[in-house]
Amino acid sequence: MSSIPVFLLTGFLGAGKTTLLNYILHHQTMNKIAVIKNEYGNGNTDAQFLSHHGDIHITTLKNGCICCNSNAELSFTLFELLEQKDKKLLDFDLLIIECTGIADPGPIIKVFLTHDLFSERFTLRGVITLIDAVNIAYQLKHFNVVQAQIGYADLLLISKSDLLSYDASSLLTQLHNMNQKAAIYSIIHGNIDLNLIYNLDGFSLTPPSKPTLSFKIDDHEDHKVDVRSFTITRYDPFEINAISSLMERILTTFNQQLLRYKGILYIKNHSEKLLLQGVQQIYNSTWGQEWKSTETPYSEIVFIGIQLPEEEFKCAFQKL
Ligand SMILES: Nc1nc2c(ncn2[C@@H]2O[C@H](COP(=O)(O)OP(=O)(O)OP(=O)(O)O)[C@@H](O)[C@H]2O)c(=O)[nH]1
Repeated sequence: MSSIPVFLLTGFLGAGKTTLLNYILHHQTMNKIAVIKNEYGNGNTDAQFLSHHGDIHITTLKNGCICCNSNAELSFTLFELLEQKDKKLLDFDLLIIECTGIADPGPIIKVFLTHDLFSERFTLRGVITLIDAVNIAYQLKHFNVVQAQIGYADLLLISKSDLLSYDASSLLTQLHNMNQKAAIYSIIHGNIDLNLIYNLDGFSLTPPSKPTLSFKIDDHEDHKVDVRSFTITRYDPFEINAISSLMERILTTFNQQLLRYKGILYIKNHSEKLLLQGVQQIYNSTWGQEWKSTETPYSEIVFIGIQLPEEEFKCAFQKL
């Protein structure tokens, strides 16, 4: 049985999540999509914006935010969707979850990575975070959850750039500094090449690809935010035991601060690449393809987290 791809739409209140979802539902041609829409204190208003998509199954969750009500409502809905699909009462081959604007994606991601049934039947393919170009500076300053939404993202979409009166390059730099793993694009009214979404594969153990920026990044640094990302690169091979214990030490010491990390490792006496990735303490690694004779083996890991000591990390990896 093939597993069902899942995409998570996040972003602060009013960032453009529903607008993007509408665009996807209107323009997709290949998939039968089920939607879980989490509303917080909106009554039925929000769902009305999607009501014209008659053939798409939309479940609205209204008992609070799915990231903080112990995921019970989300789990129940996922069970129900699977049951209906198995009984052929419902036909869908792709699931999109629109979170509330105040949701921390971390606990929702965990549901898909740790639950036996859900991790088997669903494949979390990507976290897509909408950034409100007009209000992001204020939101970053006042709402920590916005930082988490950016830190967990595989794709950062800047909405409302049509309303911008300032040069967006410093915003791009800031976002890139917070999450070097995510590609960043600007969209207007949700208008996007859907392949950018469908091609996401943020949680699989494939070698990390370099993010594609659709903007020029300048050298401006912004230190006001706590979520930052950095990349560690090294050309000497690691001893497998040494790198394993360093990773364990990092996971234990920085368990409250790590959001995501993903990398490819060059291991001594192994011809294959070691691929690793993790979300908080949920850590996965597997042997990938062999290094080709034309390749220069190297290790590269991107860490995204809250106030992670970059220099300490770099030092620890270089010293091994
Ligand atoms: N000018 C402009 N307006 C936009 C754009 N994207 C979204 N909007 C408008 O911004 C408002 C909020 O958009 P929504 O899609 O409802 O935002 P949301 O993230 O779903 O909002 P919540 O459900 O409150 O979290 C709406 O009035 C949209 O029409 C854009 O790119 N440009």
